[in-house]
Formats: sequence, structure tokens, C-alpha cells
Amino acid sequence: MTAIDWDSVAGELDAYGCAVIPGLLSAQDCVAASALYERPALFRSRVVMQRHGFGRGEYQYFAYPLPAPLAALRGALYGPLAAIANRWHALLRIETRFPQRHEDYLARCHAAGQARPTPLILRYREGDYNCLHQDLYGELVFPLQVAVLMSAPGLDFEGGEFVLTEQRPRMQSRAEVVPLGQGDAVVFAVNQRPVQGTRGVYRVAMRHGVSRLRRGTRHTMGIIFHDAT
Ligand SMILES: O=C(O)CCC(=O)C(=O)O
Ligand SMILES: [Fe+2]
Repeated sequence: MTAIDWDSVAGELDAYGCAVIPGLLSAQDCVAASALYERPALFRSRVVMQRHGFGRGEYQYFAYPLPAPLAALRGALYGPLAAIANRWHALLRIETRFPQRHEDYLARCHAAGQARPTPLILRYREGDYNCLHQDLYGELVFPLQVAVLMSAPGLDFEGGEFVLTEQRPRMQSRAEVVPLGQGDAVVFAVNQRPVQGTRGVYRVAMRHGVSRLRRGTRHTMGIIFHDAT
């Protein structure tokens, strides 16, 4: 994993509700990680999106124990993100604070009955898309998550842009398209983020999804920090 400019990540998250980490994974890591999708024994469940009205395409949630590189990545990203999450909660006047270590946060999730792993790989083919959604899996919510693009845009696929919308109170929604290259990660708000207004901080609801794939195959790795009921 390359060194991450966390000041820049925090600044982009504060301003836009999302931030890019360029080159989080190498092309080689991406190809290896995408290949995991074909190993069903690594996963606890598979979801065909059109069956649930979630869009078109499919994904699989990893089982515990996670593959070691993924477990390490999830643990390493958590700490700096917890600092941002705690600052956001203070701004939003939400009482919950997050421990510094991911294992302590997971212990909290597991004690609350959220014990199933949430990291996943998504696979889109031509015509597939992911409807705008929020990855909430129970009462406990870690407010930031990460998605890593593992395929090469323009080469492996076309279309299939990562999109975010934000719903501001009593205002029209704003959309954001996040351009990603292979191995780039996007960090984004799971459900809401603080925005500085003229009369204090207000909450903006965020959703994310993926626009229709025009061609090829696109794999993403999703890293969610709370576990699921
Ligand atoms: O495929 C994507 O870029 C988005 C995946 C997603 O919804 C997630 O990681 O939670
Ligand atoms: Fe998602």
C-alpha cells in the first residue's frame, strides 16, 4: 500500500463528501483481487441485484476470515478514517465516538449482534448498474466507507461511473461523478455528512451507485467498516 495523504483525504471529504486515494492498489493487486470473485468458498453470500431491485449485476460478501491482504487493508484504513468520523460526529452533535483500532470497533458491532462481514466484490457486465443506495446493515454505522476500482476503465470496460448524490434539506439534490482509474479508491460518506452553512452545521444525506456499463466487465472491492446483522 502506498502512503496516503490523509490531510488531502480529510479536506476533500469535508468539502465534497468524497475523496479519491489514487493508486491504493497496484494493477497486479487488482487483477489478483478480481480473480477472488471466482472462488465461492471465500464468500458467505451472493446477491443478484436484479432480484432485489438493486440494479443489475451481482456481488458477493466475503466470509470471515477475510483474505489476509483485505483484512490488513481494512484495518489500516480504519484508524485515520475514525479520526475523521469522530470529528464529523462532533460537528453533527452525534454522541457516538469510534475507537482507534478496528478490532475494538468490530467487538462493539459483534456485541450488538452485527457479526457478519460486509467487505464485498461487485461484478458488473454490459448493461449492469447499481441503483443509488446506502450501505446500512444495522443500528451501528461507521460513517465512511471505501470502494476500490479493480478494473481498468477504457480497457476492461466503458461507462460504469461511480456516482454520488447529496440531498440537502429543502433543496434539490446535487450529483457528483467520481473519475477513478484502476487501483484508485474512493472514500465517501455512508449516510450523512456535515456541511457548514451560514447558520451552523447541517446534515446532508448521501447515496452512491454506479451508472450503466456500456461495455466490458467491471470489478470493485467495497470496504465497509461496520459488520452486518
Ligand atoms: O461498484 C461500485 O463502484 C460501488 C460499489 C458499492 O456500492 C459499494 O462498494 O458499496
Ligand atoms: Fe454500496
